[in-house]
Amino acid sequence: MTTATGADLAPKQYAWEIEADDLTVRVGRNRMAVDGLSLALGTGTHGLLGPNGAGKTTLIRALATVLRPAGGELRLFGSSVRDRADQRETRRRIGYLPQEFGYYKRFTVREFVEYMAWLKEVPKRDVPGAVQRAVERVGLADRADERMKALSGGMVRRVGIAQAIVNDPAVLLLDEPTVGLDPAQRLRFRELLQQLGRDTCVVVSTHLVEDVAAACSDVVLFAAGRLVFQGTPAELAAAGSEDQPGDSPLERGYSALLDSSAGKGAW
Ligand SMILES: Nc1ncnc2c1ncn2[C@@H]1O[C@H](COP(=O)(O)OP(=O)(O)OP(=O)(O)O)[C@@H](O)[C@H]1O
Repeated sequence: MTTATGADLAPKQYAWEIEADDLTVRVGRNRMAVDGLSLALGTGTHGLLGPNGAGKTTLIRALATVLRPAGGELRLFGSSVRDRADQRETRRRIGYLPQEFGYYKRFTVREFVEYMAWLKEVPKRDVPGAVQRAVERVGLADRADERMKALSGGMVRRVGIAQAIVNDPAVLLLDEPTVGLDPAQRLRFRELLQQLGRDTCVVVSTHLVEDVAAACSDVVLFAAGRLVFQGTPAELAAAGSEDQPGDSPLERGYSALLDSSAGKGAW
């Protein structure tokens, strides 16, 4: 059990965990991969969908405070990221699984997740319990003392999820977490996403529309750096029609909305 601090018990001072207002984020020399995004996200599991190159990874990196906004406003937990020279306090409350994450191959699973807990400034006495709980939640308790280099790609991905949740984050950012998971693990992971979304603001980028249908309370559809649609999975499905490409109502809704957006003609 982690021990609640005074700050944890205090009432929330903000309406939304994440608020973007006309946000722009630059990549490379002069490309705006996020280009005028306004969005508010609170507790729930938000599925971030969009075609290749839409800007999903760039947006998640900005939310993780890895990239600084070029323009507009980004507020996390009610405070502008611009107002903080030191992002440590914000980062303590964020969990982040990048698309590709680095780790020391000689670490055991437990050592690696402990190390990440330490980086997130989890109080020392809470670390063993927090690590055990995170490892159990991704179904790796029986592999916890194996070295990272002995794990399969899907297991490494699950360790990545464990390190992202070890600090009980209020905002959890997962960039394509289901890549490499086998079907059984994907089903378990969707359940975990649903559980986490009950008291956490989870943003999960995925290419799998079925992940969104099964696990997300709402969908954020993103193309060419802009918001195309935000609504429930049922509303996304309702946007489609039989003549749109796609194997399911959600895929047809996705195609219909992208067709009518600036992403038209994109692969
Ligand atoms: N360092 C960079 N320099 C120049 N362009 C970049 C850089 N990083 C990303 N981009 C471009 O920015 C756009 C958005 O990229 P991003 O990786 O955020 O998209 P994505 O939606 O995550 O794509 P995918 O679904 O393929 O992972 C793309 O057109 C990409 O080519």
